[in-house]
Amino acid sequence: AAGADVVLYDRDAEHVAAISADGLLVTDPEGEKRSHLAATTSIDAIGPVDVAVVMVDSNATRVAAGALEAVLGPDAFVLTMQNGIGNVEALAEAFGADRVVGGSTYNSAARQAPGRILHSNIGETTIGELDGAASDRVAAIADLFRRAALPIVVSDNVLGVIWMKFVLNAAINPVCAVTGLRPGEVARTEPARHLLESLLDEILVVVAARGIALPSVDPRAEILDHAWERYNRPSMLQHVEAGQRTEIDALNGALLREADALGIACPFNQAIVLTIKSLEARTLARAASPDLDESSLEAVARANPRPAS
Ligand SMILES: NC(=O)C1=CN([C@@H]2O[C@H](COP(=O)(O)OP(=O)(O)OC[C@H]3O[C@@H](n4cnc5c(N)ncnc54)[C@H](OP(=O)(O)O)[C@@H]3O)[C@@H](O)[C@H]2O)C=CC1
Ligand SMILES: CC(C)(CO)C(=O)C(=O)O
Repeated sequence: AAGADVVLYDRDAEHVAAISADGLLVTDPEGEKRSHLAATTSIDAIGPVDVAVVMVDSNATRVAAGALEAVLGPDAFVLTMQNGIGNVEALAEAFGADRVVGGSTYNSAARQAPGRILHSNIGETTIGELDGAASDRVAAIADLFRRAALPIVVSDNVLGVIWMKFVLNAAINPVCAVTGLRPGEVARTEPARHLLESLLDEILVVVAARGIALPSVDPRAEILDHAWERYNRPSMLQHVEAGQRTEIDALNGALLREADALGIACPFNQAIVLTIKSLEARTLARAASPDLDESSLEAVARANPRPAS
């Protein structure tokens, strides 16, 4: 609808086959829309492109950057609207900072079936040059979004916008993931709210020490208001419930790396990272031995004494 040539790349062959056969069916609060777009599992079949929008899981950003190298045209750039910290940095390392445009989005979407996407919340998207300058290429992408009826803002502080969403995701998502509570329930459940506020306060100390200008006069209140008002299933809760790897390394894991460099202790964030990583390990352990045989495992354990720690 926006008049651009778009090619979708996904490594899921079933999803790509469904899109190629019947188009991509997107259901949003306004209804259903089927778009007939080119889709492929073979990145070599694409390109050269003017813009590559990177929206893989943040654990895969470096791998995706490696694959994209051959696809970018001479003046091409990459746009990321992924959650977390480290995606812009990984892409800038791969392509040079001048070939990266940053962004963040409050749209929510999930794949329902091959070729079918539920766009559950139409939220605002923000993009901008990393150095805050105005540019024709960012204006052109913003124009494309608007022509496709997606709300978008161009910011001169896109890194602050990315960090603001990072703070929100790092404070709320892991609490929902470990408790199974929705954000609004966390906000109204004293121990869970205490955990959320403790994570948030540590995060805000690191953000301030890092000198990040968050685009909010009161980020603490804004994030607590967000939790109070929302009953969605944050992505980390969805990932834990589906037995998938989470984005903890780009959220509270990234926070710990920043805190470490600044010499700031973040015990609540450290504990939540260990907890989420333990839940991820549980998924792998249960996949390896779905029928856990307690007595034979204990016999093997007794026969192999615990290594000295
Ligand atoms: N969904 C949402 O509502 C929102 C998501 N975001 C952010 O956008 C990003 C994507 O989110 P979402 O789509 O929900 O995440 P999903 O986990 O649903 O999808 C991630 C995609 O990345 C693919 N992928 C993973 N590893 C690789 C790889 N090595 N090479 C190629 N593709 C790979 C996955 O493929 P496979 O399935 O085969 O593993 C999958 O198609 C994340 O950073 C997320 O935080 C931001 C705002 C909202
Ligand atoms: C939907 C939203 C904004 C917050 O819950 C999100 O980014 C996520 O779930 O990771």
